[in-house]
Amino acid sequence: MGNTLHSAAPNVQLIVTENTWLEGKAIQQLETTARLPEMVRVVGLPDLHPGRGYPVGAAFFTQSHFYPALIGNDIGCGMALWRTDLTLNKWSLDKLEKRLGSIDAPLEAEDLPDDIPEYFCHSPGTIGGGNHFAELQQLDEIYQPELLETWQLNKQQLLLLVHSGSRGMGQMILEQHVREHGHNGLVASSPQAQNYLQQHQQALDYACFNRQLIAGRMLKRWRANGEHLLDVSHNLLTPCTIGGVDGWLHRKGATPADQGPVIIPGSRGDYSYLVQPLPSEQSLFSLAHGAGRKWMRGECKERLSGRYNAVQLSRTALGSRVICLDKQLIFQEAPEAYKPIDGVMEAMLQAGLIQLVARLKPVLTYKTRGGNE
Ligand SMILES: Nc1nc2c(ncn2[C@@H]2O[C@H](COP(=O)(O)O)[C@@H](O)[C@H]2O)c(=O)[nH]1
Ligand SMILES: [Mn+2]
Repeated sequence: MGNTLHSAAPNVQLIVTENTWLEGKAIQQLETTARLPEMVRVVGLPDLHPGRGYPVGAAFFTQSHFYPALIGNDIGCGMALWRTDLTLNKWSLDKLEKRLGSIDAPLEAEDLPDDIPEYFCHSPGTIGGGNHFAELQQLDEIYQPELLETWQLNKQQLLLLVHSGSRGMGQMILEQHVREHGHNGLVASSPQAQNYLQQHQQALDYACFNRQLIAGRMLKRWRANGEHLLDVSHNLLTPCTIGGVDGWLHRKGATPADQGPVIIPGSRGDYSYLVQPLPSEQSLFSLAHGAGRKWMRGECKERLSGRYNAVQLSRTALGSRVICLDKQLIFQEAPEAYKPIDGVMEAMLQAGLIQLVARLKPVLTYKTRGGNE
């Protein structure tokens, strides 16, 4: 692994190249977090960026204690991918957009299976705000055909990528934890820790189920079929052994490298990559979960409004289309607000953490039909 850097703190490593865009604030947050009691090792991935108190794009390994506040409020947020039988030969972007309509309103009880747990009830079938999205994508470059043959993928068929989390459920769990314990960690063997782990598992299950609801309702609108290919969460806590030590692996915007193929998205105007992880203890069995933000939400409109209006932002340089009637959000989520994905991939390739399988390009990105000045 030729490409990791130790930061000023001995237990902090960064997976970067000399070209990786890293904000000082993110490194500061990483080093502060590395000083928490019982923290053994911390890894900053190439999509590292500042978060609310703790950085995003990082993995943290602790012994005997764990920190729910580090996982944050969107427990179980992740990426799920479907092969569809939609093709651009038969479907124009206009038709795809029109048939989809709005999927902003939660599904009604009669649209949900009867036998689901009662906690599967937080705005079911909705994506949520911020950088959550659902996107049709198309295979653009193939590097390793074997996996694509197994999945029966070809360049004609569109893929559906859904990025969403546990909606209000994760927020509720985090708020309860902070009310009772502040940002302190929990002793892993304590009843309080067991209670958190149970709630955390419910949130992981709900987030995964909700991604299926989202894909299901979209495919239904297009009268299309979908084959589920993968579902990988990037905000989660797992028991893990690192260097012979049993402990707890916190992933905050970090994609597991030990669960098979994963997708690493760029932005609505950049490529996404399907990759085969090469699991490595050195990276705490984790990969970047995206490109990572470059600009703060609050600065995007000011930086971009002289160059583009909201209508122009609904088309991208890759020829794709964006459904986002929220005029603040469409600026906040502009491709320019994110790091270029190729630099992120390069850092992981140089570190020997991934093999590229395919490059995908966006076709139609759904954010919201809700208007907001
Ligand atoms: N293909 C797309 N990728 C996107 C879009 N919006 C954001 N992103 C990428 O996803 C990650 C998710 O970050 P998270 O911290 O919210 O989990 C982000 O870093 C971007 O790289 C999009 O519309 N399409
Ligand atoms: Mn996420």
